Amino acid sequence: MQQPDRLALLEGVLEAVGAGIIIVDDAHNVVLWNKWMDRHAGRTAQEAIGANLFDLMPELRGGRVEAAVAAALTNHFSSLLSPTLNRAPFPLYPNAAARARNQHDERLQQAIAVTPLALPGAAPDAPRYCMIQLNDVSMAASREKLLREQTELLRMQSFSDGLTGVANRRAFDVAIDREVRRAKRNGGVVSLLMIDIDYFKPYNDHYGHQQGDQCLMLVAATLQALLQRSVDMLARYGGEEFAVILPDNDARQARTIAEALHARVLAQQIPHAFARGELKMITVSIGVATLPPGEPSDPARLIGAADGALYAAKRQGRNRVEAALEDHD
Ligand SMILES: Nc1nc2c(ncn2[C@@H]2O[C@H](COP(=O)(O)OP(=O)(O)OP(=O)(O)O)[C@@H](O)[C@H]2O)c(=O)[nH]1
Repeated sequence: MQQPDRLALLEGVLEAVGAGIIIVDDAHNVVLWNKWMDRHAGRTAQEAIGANLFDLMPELRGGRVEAAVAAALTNHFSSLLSPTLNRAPFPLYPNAAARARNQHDERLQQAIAVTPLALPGAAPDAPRYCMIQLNDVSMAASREKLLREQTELLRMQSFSDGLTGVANRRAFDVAIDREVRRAKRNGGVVSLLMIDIDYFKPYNDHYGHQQGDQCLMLVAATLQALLQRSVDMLARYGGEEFAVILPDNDARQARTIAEALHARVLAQQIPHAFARGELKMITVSIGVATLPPGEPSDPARLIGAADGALYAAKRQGRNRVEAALEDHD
């Protein structure tokens, strides 16, 4: 049987392989440049072979690729250049049109291996070579990016209320615990507002659930717009009840903010013809409580006190702000 021409076969492999292969000698001159490189770098083997790699692609000078080539040629070290650290050091593009646009973010994302080449039987002082393999990992990188974005979205969704977009009950539970502990650690205060829409059941019953939803969204946006500090947290505590955590605000400051929130909702003038009070508009009742410095850090106690104040506001006719008793001293 006739033996295949192994050299021709090897050349065929080099041209067919789905990765870039460059071999440089110890003067960094290109001695091999495969078809894949031709396609993605826009230079033929004829143009590349014999030229210095770093003259062909000057932006590689002084970077990790040059260091890896030096390490391979001088010390026989192999290197893998992680695509996370160095996404696209070689100017390689998916096609000629992208290359012509010359935008860095259109480059192929690259996983690069730099390997010293030991030629079998070569004398110790024989010329040294180094092989640079380039794999296109753009697909994997964009999948990874998509996954990261989806994870972030899921994380956001699991902590925000689907209807109003403000923090949900789960986020509130985590935050109140954190803020109460922080206040205790720093010898500081933390205040809490419980806000409930008045006569929301008749609103829902008469205007319908969808308009009820619209009303909840508008009230949430109105409350949120007034809270300027990034540490303040508005959360949907449940149904038509909201909570606001006010770190570092004492009882007086918290009441001022509660009064402002109360007035701002009223100023929206959302008609509520079926409210049982005198005002035929959407109003809120707000309970205020403060955990003074030196008190045991107990979120349940703070929530209980704010809830009690809210209940008092409801009992006294709604559409008002009431503070927990202990704040009056
Ligand atoms: N549209 C809508 N309604 C909701 C939602 N969650 C809770 N509700 C409604 O909110 C209403 C709450 O009613 P109640 O707890 O009786 O309170 P209220 O009528 O506001 O009375 P007071 O609080 O005492 O002034 C109920 O009719 C619930 O169905 C929601 O996500 N969307």
